[in-house]
Amino acid sequence: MISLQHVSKTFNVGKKTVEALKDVSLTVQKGEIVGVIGYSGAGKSTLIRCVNLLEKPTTGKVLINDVDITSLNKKELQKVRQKIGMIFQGYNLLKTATVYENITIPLKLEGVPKQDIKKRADKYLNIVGLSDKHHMYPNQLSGGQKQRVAIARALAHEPEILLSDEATSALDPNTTESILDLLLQVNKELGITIFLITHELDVIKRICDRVAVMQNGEIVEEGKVLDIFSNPKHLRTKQFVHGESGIKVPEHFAEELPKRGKIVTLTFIGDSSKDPFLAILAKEFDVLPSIIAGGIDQLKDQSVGKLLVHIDGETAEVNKSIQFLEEKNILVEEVNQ
Ligand SMILES: Nc1ncnc2c1ncn2[C@@H]1O[C@H](COP(=O)(O)OP(=O)(O)OP(=O)(O)O)[C@@H](O)[C@H]1O
Repeated sequence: MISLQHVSKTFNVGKKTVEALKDVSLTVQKGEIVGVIGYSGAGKSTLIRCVNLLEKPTTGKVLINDVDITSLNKKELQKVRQKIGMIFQGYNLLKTATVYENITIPLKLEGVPKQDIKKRADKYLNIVGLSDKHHMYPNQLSGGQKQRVAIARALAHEPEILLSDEATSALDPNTTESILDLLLQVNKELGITIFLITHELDVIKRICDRVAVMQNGEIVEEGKVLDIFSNPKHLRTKQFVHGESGIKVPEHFAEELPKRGKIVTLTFIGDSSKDPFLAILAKEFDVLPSIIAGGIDQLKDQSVGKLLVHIDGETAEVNKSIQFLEEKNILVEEVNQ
């Protein structure tokens, strides 16, 4: 388990001070996949580097399995760090070493018995699907393959926690997907807790259980991915979920829509999207719903459907129909044009 408690980090640059983290608290339970999303400069890298004390917090505590690692001596800290693997956007592989050596050299340095080194290298190269690449050099591999080597290298230390610092940011969408699948597999089959930072919403959507949104060194919103997706509260979260310009009715539509009625977004979670609610509305109430736009977000365990709908009708009937939808646990939000 990772627990960051009131962590602040200040950098002094010349006469200036930069507050990279301001009183950040966040817990990652054992076995979870938790992601931090934010724009550039939000403080994500500083935060993840505080987890293994690559960056020492100015104030606050970092607990790993209930031990405050900010108070440990060098030797004790080294031991805790062995439980924490890390992967990076730039892979950080040794260019002059083969795939196999990239995994075995750090194990030798850690003092892992010789007979175990080969076993572990074989095992984890097999898990990441690179058993046939032992003797290749990093520059003979694709970006995705390099990241797989980096993941195998991290796993070979048999960590409890894997930190991922923008691990898929340099990869194309298909390769990103395959690396995310691998991280899911590592979490599920090896029980490794994953804490990641990213600026890509898709990463959060596909593999995270919980997400924290960062802005200017602070966590502005945090929760289960499903809750954040279906009902984002903070402006920054809305920008990630709905895009910079928010939910908008396309101009040509806005001109043609009847002036009466309401434009609403309807959010459906999981199975509720299967019922023909708009047909029911038209049948049960004196309203005419028409779909302006829509889409489905596939999250790790569930899907969230969103529809932008114009409900035409007299105000009282429209309001009744909205109440009906809310009673069916559909989230209804009015869109102001
Ligand atoms: N070593 C450092 N010295 C001085 N300032 C730093 C240092 N590291 C980070 N900062 C500053 O702290 C703030 C947060 O940076 P950080 O790299 O953590 O953000 P980020 O969200 O990871 O951004 P990016 O995605 O661009 O890496 C920025 O203003 C940055 O300039």
